[in-house]
Amino acid sequence: MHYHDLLLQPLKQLLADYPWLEDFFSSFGLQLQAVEQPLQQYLDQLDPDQLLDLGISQEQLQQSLHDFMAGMLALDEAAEKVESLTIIGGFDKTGTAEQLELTLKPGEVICIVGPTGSGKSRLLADIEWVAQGDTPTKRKVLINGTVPDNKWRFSTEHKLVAQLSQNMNFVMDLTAEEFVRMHAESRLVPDPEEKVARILEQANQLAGEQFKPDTPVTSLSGGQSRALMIADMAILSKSPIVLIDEIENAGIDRKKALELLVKQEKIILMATHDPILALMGDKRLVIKNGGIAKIIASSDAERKNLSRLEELDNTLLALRNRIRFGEILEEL
Ligand SMILES: Nc1ncnc2c1ncn2[C@@H]1O[C@H](COP(=O)(O)OP(=O)(O)OP(=O)(O)O)[C@@H](O)[C@H]1O
Repeated sequence: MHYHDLLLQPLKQLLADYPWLEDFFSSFGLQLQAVEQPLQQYLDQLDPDQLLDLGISQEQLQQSLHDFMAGMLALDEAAEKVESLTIIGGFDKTGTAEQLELTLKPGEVICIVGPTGSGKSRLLADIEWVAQGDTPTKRKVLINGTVPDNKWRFSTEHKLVAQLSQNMNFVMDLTAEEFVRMHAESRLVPDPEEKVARILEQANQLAGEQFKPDTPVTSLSGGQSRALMIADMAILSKSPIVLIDEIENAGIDRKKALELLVKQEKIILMATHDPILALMGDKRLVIKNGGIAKIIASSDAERKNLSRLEELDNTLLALRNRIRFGEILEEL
């Protein structure tokens, strides 16, 4: 939505969608009411004497509001714009050309596989840096088919890639709900309360064991905190690309986690050697000697094996649980 359209919205609606507007006005000593009056009308009716007392003119206030809102709206636009990501091959470690042009689209899950030291992290870093032949691989990365704007490289607001890291260290003394709310408010998303509720609900669907909104984050189990971070990323992150290190099987529904991210129309890149996750992906890039050696699309025949792999996995999980509860495994 454009700034001018926003000015015509009722304050009630604006405050529900963008609660931080209240902070903007209160920083000038003004108070917004959740009424049907449009923002423009509210601005026009401000008493010039009151503004004088507050040390700001009508023009200055409108200009600051414009700049502030323009910055916010740009964030939204940036998120909407990535429709494709293209990797143009460079050279592997021996200097052999990769000879490929690979286009990834939102909603796709791409697994990255390969031995230690083969160059998986390098590929992810090339994407994150939006490489233009200026990394050791000489790869080039295009966004929407063209050389992208430098904002993807240098602006912290326009992060192309959101990374879900392996370990969550919650040091803050907050409840799960407070943690997510703080996050939602700092991301300046519309209707943060609705987002907070949705994140907590989704996280509980992903986690094996339920937790409550008032559970302190420091008391969440590994699986629960991972589930919370995945739901948080899916619902709040504006970055069009998500990088995930393995979603380990620590009490989290991996299939649902992937589905949740896919639903948000993100491009998902996942470094994994887990056969279940690999088969859930649409494609896997096999990295060898610093280059993308093969691109394998998961076939129907492979996918048919998925349920068998899940059975095997559940069998192992059951054994793990038996160990956990002190059982003897003489009989399987
Ligand atoms: N095409 C390339 N040309 C030159 N150097 C490369 C190339 N690809 C990767 N490298 C370098 O090889 C080293 C190992 O790569 P990288 O760390 O990406 O491996 P990895 O597969 O992620 O390993 P691990 O599984 O151990 O994390 C890095 O120093 C990286 O910069």
